[in-house]
Amino acid sequence: MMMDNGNATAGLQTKLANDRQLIDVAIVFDSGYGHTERQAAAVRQGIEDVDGARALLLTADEASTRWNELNAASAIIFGTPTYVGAASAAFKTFQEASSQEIMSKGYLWRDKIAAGFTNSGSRSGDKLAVLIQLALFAAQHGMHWVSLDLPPANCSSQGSEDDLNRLGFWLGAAAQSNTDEGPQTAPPAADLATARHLGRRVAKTALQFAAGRVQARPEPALT
Ligand SMILES: Cc1cc2nc3c(=O)[nH]c(=O)nc-3n(C[C@H](O)[C@H](O)[C@H](O)COP(=O)(O)O)c2cc1C
Repeated sequence: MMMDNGNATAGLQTKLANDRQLIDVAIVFDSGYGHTERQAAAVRQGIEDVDGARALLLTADEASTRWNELNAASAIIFGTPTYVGAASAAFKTFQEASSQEIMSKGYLWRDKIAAGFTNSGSRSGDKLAVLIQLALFAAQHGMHWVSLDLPPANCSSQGSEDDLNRLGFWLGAAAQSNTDEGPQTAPPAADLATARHLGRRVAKTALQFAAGRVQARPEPALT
């Protein structure tokens, strides 16, 4: 016989309350000269804007020695500078290491949330190629890719350099750092705000997935 409705609802609420722990959203990034590091810090702020989410910020080098923490995270956001139209060598080293450490051990990141960001010297600079590479990387791990979800700016006479998503990307967050400026002043505030938006969006999505998984879990057998 089925449990009566009142008891079933109370049971589900207790389960949801018990499961409402902090979720971890990791950021794995590389930065040769500090510009992408500023973008990563803005993504972190976005995660921390969301109640119930906690950020774990790791360089690609650190990440390669902290697989267990990444395995425990609900989401991983990947970030790299664009170097010669691709991810940096240090970030690529991390990606290749994940094949042995994560894929070969049973696709341990399957069904985690993923997203990405990149920064480069030129406005385009072939950053899209890097975001595509990051999305493919996530797909190879069986992760769920989260897009930027901001309308592209600067496509009309009303556009400005202060607009969110001023560079007009959809797949992830993009930033542009003048090559004659240090990371104190580049990338500009609009690109950091765009990165912060991505962090918030990923944290909210990860929380929605966590809640959905609790709802979807089969009811325990009645005794
Ligand atoms: C080896 C190398 C390759 C680069 N290739 C590109 C490129 O393909 N497109 C671009 O727009 N900028 C390119 N840049 C510029 C960097 O993307 C830019 O300086 C960026 O802000 C560096 O970020 P970081 O300080 O986090 O390392 C390159 C820089 C280096 C050192």
